[in-house]
Amino acid sequence: MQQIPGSIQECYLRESAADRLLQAAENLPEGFFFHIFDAWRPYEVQSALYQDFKMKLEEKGLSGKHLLETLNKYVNKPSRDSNRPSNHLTGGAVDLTIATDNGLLPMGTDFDDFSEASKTDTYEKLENPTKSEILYRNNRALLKEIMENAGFMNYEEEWWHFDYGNQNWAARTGNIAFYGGIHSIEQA
Ligand SMILES: C[C@@H](N)C(=O)N[C@H](C)C(=O)O
Ligand SMILES: [Zn+2]
Repeated sequence: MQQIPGSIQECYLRESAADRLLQAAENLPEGFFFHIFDAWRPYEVQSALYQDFKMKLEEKGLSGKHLLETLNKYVNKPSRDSNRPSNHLTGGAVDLTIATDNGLLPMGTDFDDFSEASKTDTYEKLENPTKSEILYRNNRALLKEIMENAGFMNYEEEWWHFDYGNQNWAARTGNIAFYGGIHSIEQA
């Protein structure tokens, strides 16, 4: 993320989301820990990610409705609107995986692989999964279970993305969102 203008090296979350993440980490099996890819994002970074993916889709020949659907599925539209701030602008979204001393657990795709294979339940639906596919399925299920038990909700299109307290979380849990957008760390 360092090459993106406005990006920061530290990962920030709202205090109550961070507390829940700590609780989730404590429930990981012995020898497992979280590897965090991304958490709070400034608007400029969300915009840069959005524009970058849009360009990649255009290069692939996508346009119109199909382009917009694909774009908005994998990168939330940059928004400072207090009624609908982008997920990561709220400090209530985190992108993460599980690791051991040997590295990241295999999940079947890389982080930010914007394809169908990143759908969390991809490996649940296979009739005759291979050994590797069973491993991916179990690793994704472990991440989802640990995070959801701590109060987060997974975004079904991305096995690595979890929300708490924001609009995405509210839409999936039937609760009311209580985190708005944070525009700068100084403001938080
Ligand atoms: C860009 C990707 N890591 C991500 O976080 N996607 C979701 C949908 C988002 O931008 O909120
Ligand atoms: Zn995310």
